[in-house]
Amino acid sequence: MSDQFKQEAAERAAEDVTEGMRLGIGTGSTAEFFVQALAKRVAGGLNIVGVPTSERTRDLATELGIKLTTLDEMPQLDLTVDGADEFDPELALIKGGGGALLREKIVAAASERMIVIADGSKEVDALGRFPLPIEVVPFGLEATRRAIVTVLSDLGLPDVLVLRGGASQPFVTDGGHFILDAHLEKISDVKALATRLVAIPGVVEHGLFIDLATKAYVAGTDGVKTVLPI
Ligand SMILES: O=C(CO)[C@H](O)[C@H](O)COP(=O)(O)O
Repeated sequence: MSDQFKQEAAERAAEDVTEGMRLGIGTGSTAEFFVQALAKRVAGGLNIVGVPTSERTRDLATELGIKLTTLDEMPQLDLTVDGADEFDPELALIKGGGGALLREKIVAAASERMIVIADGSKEVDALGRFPLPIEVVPFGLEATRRAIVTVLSDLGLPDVLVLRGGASQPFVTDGGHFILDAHLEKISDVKALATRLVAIPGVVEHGLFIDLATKAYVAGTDGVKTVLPI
């Protein structure tokens, strides 16, 4: 069922793509439905250029005949369409479940608008049930981990950090970094946490996307609803 909802949200977002758009293309299972829907429109004659947010998305989009470029060639984008692991009423997001948060955030920040596509299970009152991905440099991992723990303790949050993939075979991002997943349950002050995390030298980026999403298409049993930030 969730796959069907993801597909419905993705297909709705594909309808918003117009001729000549410079488009950021997200990563994950919902974004893959979007790539498929977009490819159908491209096959029907729509002319757009995309910037993929991961190697995985690049491979799929290339295979399906979508014209791609890089953010260096095309540094300003009209629209990014991407999935999310959670979104709150302000359309603050947790992203990075698929490990692509760094490129996803760079691409979203370079876009005039960002549409989130999701099934209804991603909608929450407060972020944090989904573990927050924190992308870190492998060098000095333990020192960075301790610095993150200090921040979490200062903010009254649980300090449970899990190295994605485990110590013997850590997950490596497209940028060559590791991910620490922070199990926070409920983040009361999203902005304070974001500010403190980026100030840690070994932290490359975190999965909190604040003031980036401009609209969400959320699919459920009642169809696809449009959510705007409150
Ligand atoms: O942030 C992401 C990848 O880094 C994805 O957008 C997020 O994990 C949602 O994935 P899915 O659409 O598979 O549920």
